[in-house]
Amino acid sequence: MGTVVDAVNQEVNGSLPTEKKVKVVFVLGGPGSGKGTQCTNIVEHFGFTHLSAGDLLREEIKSGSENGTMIQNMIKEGKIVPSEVTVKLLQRAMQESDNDKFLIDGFPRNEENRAAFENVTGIVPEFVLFFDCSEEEMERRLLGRNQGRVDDNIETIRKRFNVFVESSLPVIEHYRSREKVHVIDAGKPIEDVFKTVKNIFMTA
Ligand SMILES: Nc1ncnc2c1ncn2[C@@H]1O[C@H](COP(=O)(O)OP(=O)(O)OP(=O)(O)O)[C@@H](O)[C@H]1O
Ligand SMILES: Nc1ccn([C@@H]2O[C@H](COP(=O)(O)O)[C@@H](O)[C@H]2O)c(=O)n1
Ligand SMILES: [Mg+2]
Repeated sequence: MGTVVDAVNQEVNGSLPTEKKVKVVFVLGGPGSGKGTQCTNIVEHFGFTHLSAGDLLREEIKSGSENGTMIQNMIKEGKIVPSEVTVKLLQRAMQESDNDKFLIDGFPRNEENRAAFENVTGIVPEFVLFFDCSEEEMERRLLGRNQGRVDDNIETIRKRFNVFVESSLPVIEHYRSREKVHVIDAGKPIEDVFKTVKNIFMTA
């Protein structure tokens, strides 16, 4: 369990920080490895709230935020948005939720994300899921996703794969060395992957 200090309320209202004890599981894996798909299943069976960092950033663009253009450009280029933006969105979403169990999908994406989240919220994840999948399979899935995402084109997909290897794998290694990571073979069919995921949550 960790605590979320309500920095948003502090800034806006000047009120004293309120604290909420929460349980966080980080859901990591390459682009198209099936993080979002499996999070939907976990929510249904285990009562977590799913927070996708990518979805929160896309909502921020749609909301007309002053950061919208910057975020849009970063996503098109497959780059990682500065942590202060993403951590604030995650922190606000946790604070506004009635739940105390969160699946944080696609975050932390790099060392800066990881350190900023820990420093700002004081939360250490209960454990980390790593959906391990070949680039060939992830590329096939992303090109077939058809959700109109600006980053699901071959040029951006290649950039996202490079960012994953260079910046995100070291974060997984950080948690692996602390024995927090469950590696899941994500190349299997959706139902088979979920069987493995289910076992992890039932025994955790
Ligand atoms: N195990 C699987 N086998 C085949 N297709 C899958 C599997 N898991 C997910 N998919 C499909 O692959 C696509 C990508 O899945 P999903 O959106 O869950 O990936 P993601 O890891 O969240 O990707 P991103 O990082 O880009 O958000 C979707 O069209 C989904 O239906
Ligand atoms: N921690 C994060 C998460 C995402 N992004 C940006 O959003 C893009 C899409 O993310 P998905 O998880 O939905 O694939 C990603 O490529 C980044 O540009 C981010 O900056 N930081
Ligand atoms: Mg996703």
